[in-house]
Amino acid sequence: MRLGTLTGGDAGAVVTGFAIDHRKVAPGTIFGAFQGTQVNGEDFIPAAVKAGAIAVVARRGAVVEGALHIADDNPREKFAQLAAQFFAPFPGIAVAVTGTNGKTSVVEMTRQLWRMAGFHAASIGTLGVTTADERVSTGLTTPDIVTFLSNVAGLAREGVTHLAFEASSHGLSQYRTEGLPVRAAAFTNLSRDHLDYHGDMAAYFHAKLRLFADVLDLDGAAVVWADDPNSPRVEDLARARGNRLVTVGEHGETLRLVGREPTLLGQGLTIEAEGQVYTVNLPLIGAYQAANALTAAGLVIATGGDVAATIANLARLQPVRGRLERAAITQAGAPVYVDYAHTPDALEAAIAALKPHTSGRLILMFGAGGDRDRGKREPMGQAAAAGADRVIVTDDNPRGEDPAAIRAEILKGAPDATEIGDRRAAIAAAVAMAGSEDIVLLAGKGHEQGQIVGDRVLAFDDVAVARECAA
Ligand SMILES: CC(=O)N[C@H]1[C@@H](OP(=O)(O)OP(=O)(O)OC[C@H]2O[C@@H](n3ccc(=O)[nH]c3=O)[C@H](O)[C@@H]2O)O[C@H](CO)[C@@H](O)[C@@H]1O[C@H](C)C(=O)N[C@@H](C)C(=O)N[C@H](CCC(=O)O)C(=O)O
Ligand SMILES: Nc1ncnc2c1ncn2[C@@H]1O[C@H](COP(=O)(O)OP(=O)(O)OP(=O)(O)O)[C@@H](O)[C@H]1O
Ligand SMILES: N[C@H](CCC[C@H](N)C(=O)O)C(=O)O
Ligand SMILES: [Mg+2]
Repeated sequence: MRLGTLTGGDAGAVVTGFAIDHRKVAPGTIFGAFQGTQVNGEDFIPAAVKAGAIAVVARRGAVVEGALHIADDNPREKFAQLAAQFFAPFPGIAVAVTGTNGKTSVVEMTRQLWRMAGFHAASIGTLGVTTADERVSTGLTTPDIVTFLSNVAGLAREGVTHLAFEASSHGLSQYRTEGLPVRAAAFTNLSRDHLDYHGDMAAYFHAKLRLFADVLDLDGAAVVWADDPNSPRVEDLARARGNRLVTVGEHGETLRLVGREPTLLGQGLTIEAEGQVYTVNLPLIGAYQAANALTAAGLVIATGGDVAATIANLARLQPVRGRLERAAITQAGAPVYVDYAHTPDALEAAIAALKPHTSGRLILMFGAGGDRDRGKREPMGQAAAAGADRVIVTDDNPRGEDPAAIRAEILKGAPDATEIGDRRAAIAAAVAMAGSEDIVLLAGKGHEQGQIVGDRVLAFDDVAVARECAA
């Protein structure tokens, strides 16, 4: 592709790639110079040009010498649009999911439902890039725009026609997942998280709403979990913009959840759709997993899926890695569940999911990540103290913070909890404490394979440690 094709000018230089990190610039690259949270990417423009950048997308005020300056008030957005032209074609149907909790689960379930319908489907999110054949981790929920678009294009080359991806609030506010047509966008819920980055709830919600205000195709569908107090805002936005609206949940109109009966290993759902009543046995426990399954079904239906077949396929959903995953049974006979709850609302949801399944005590072990929203720690403690019968506060990923200080902030909300910093010792204690009627819930790290301490990642897997402790 020639530079002029992208910029509308007559520049004939051949574009060889895109980069947002000057260390990845090669001759022929278009470099995106963005002002970040850590450093100002504009400082690296001279180095990028030296390395062979032929054009630089940057603010009007930035100084670019020796390469074409593609100036824009919103360089991240401009860069995404140009890079998308370079990387296209993409899978014919792409859908995006935002919300505080449930994104990973919804994209994974959407992928599974599409596959059951016979499509070559993939998902991108916290679990990495997942297809029917493999899963490759990317490290972030929403990788940087270059990685994202090149992955999406790679999937299309492999024959993937249907893609579901997570649009995190960080990703949305940094235009990390832009450029490709989005046929449907889903909203799961909004509760406290990431206020270290966004400042307040209004700014956090605003970042998420970008998916519906800017990213979703004008003739695409908005799929909304209708039972969240914030859902009407999303619905109003979709109506005002003329998007098709697909609502799911007890207050939903497209898929109305009229009954939910927990069973031993799952739940029976009664769903009203298009004037018909359907019943299906979802093989996953917890109201939150039913919500995510219905949202996924909404996305599939919004992109042309058959209503009856999609609802019937819910009976064949496989568990999502690290989300209420049953890791082990203790010697006393207590099941040990691993879940990725790392917000107050998610802890509440995970506790509520397990409560109907225990006749004894719910023993909860969790911590909170360092260098992340500090204000959620005390409410996480409160949610734990209110819902669980025994609470152990331990370390999650301390990152650059003092782990004892993180625990102390959680303990303000759960003063009666036991404090065991070492996560392995805490898991061992929870397992040892459980009697035959009890349930153990290990929350916060889900599928994660490492514990981030300082700038080191130490191998750690809650599921594996639970199995060792229960053996
Ligand atoms: C706070 C945050 O979101 N940071 C992300 C963001 O960084 P930034 O734009 O602030 O970048 P910066 O480090 O200040 O650098 C500015 C610019 O200079 C460039 N640069 C920098 C150094 C250099 O030597 N040369 C150079 O060119 C950088 O590539 C960047 O474009 O863009 C980077 C590249 O895309 C990301 O790697 C980085 O993620 C950091 C590592 C991170 O921890 N992010 C977490 C908080 C995150 O994004 N999490 C969400 C999860 C949310 C959820 O699921 O709940 C996610 O989507 O994964
Ligand atoms: N619909 C929901 N309502 C409330 N809590 C939920 C919901 N879905 C998931 N959770 C809780 O949030 C945890 C994380 O779920 P999931 O990974 O699907 O969300 P996510 O939005 O992708 O999270 P992240 O922001 O870390 O990527 C689950 O383990 C569960 O505890
Ligand atoms: N996507 C979330 C994951 C948090 C998981 C938890 N284990 C932690 O480290 O806080 C984040 O980056 O905030
Ligand atoms: Mg996720």
